[in-house]
Amino acid sequence: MSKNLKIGLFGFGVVGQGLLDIIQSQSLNLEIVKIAIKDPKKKRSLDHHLFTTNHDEILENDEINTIVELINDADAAYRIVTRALKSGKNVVSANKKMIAEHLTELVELQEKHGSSLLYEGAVCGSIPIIRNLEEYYDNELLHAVSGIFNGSSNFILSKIFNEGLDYDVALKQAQDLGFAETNPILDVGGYDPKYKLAIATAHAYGLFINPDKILNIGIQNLSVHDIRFAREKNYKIKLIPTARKVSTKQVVTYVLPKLVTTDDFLYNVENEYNGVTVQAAFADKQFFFGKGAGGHPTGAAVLSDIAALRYDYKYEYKKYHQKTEVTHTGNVLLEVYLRYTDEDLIKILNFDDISERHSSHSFKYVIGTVKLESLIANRELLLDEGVFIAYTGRQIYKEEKVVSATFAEAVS
Ligand SMILES: NC(=O)C1=CN([C@@H]2O[C@H](COP(=O)(O)OP(=O)(O)OC[C@H]3O[C@@H](n4cnc5c(N)ncnc54)[C@H](OP(=O)(O)O)[C@@H]3O)[C@@H](O)[C@H]2O)C=CC1
Ligand SMILES: N[C@@H](CC=O)C(=O)O
Repeated sequence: MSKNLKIGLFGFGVVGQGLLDIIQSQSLNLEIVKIAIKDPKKKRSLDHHLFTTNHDEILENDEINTIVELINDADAAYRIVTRALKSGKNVVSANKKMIAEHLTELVELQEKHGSSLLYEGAVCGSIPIIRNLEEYYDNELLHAVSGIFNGSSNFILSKIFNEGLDYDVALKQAQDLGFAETNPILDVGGYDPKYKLAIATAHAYGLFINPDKILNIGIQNLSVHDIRFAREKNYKIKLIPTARKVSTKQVVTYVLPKLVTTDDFLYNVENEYNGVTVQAAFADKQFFFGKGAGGHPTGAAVLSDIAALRYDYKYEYKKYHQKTEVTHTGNVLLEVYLRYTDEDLIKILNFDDISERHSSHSFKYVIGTVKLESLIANRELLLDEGVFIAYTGRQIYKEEKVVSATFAEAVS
């Protein structure tokens, strides 16, 4: 039987308002009882009696059975969501940072208190990737999940590559359109896609990774040299999170800019659109495409989760509970393009081999293979203004003894 949902909404910004627009345009069996906001002085599109700054008014209201958390503060979101789950209320959240950082505890709370936490809107906006990874794909057969997981950085890169806009102008547009996080370094620095990757990896492989352990390098140091280099070779630069099995028991994860070739599905994913490529044995490549940011696309995913709660849907975290002994490794060689100024960086990174070198007065780069572990260890140096790194798409796993022929093909 479908439940009558009485909703307590936290946050009435881009996504909260987007959700309300959708709810108002449909006749749905649900009611928003109260909305928590931060600033009581802001003008609102609804009667002011509906709003509160007192979280207890929602969390201690027994009439409310569903919490929808859409605020821009991960710490406050953690407090709201954990309190709600402990009191047996079901929760929908779009806060990827909060979810990625506390996933183990959030799963335990759901199990202990019989509540459900759904978060499709937290990963790639409107694309239904979490339920697909959770329900459809078998861990054993899933080779890789990667794609464009951040609308803002993709919007910026599209504007730079297709319209010749300056980086700062494009970023300002992404902010004005409501795509960017409150602190946009989360987007352009690759943190937001890293949180999304951590969540996707949990549902893909049952592997819960502390996001601090995932390398993220963003697009903030992109220069005219990198843009010209990519254009001359017919590449586009995209910010790509990747989770890939390199053996039956090991998964690598990283977020790096990538030189994307014209034959890649992701080449034509532009603006705030996201794309997720899933590579599975036998099914081969599959591609999900849709808007990854914005009030209505994200509101649509949030509403889908709310609707699923009507029928008591829960993520079962089956792959996590099966204890498949899949582990996280950095023991892989990645082929990268690296623009740099200081020759010492090349020595420090300890390239396995260098296939191309260019050096002129204002532009030096190498293309070569380097250990992911070395990139992780030297991340601070890679964030230097004079450095830009992009993955070419070639990855080599070195421990031949555990690499089967099938995997060697899958990872090449
Ligand atoms: N924007 C997007 O395209 C997407 C965003 N998300 C995620 O959704 C969430 C919301 O994002 P977005 O709507 O863009 O954010 P906004 O900045 O547009 O809105 C944030 C809302 O949260 C409220 N708020 C902040 N702190 C508190 C608090 N302590 N208690 C109650 N309310 C609070 C603000 O109140 P006030 O109105 O008073 O300022 C505001 O209404 C974030 O986690 C974001 O990462 C996910 C996918 C896409
Ligand atoms: N800031 C995020 C919003 C959606 O998750 C993005 O740009 O993708």
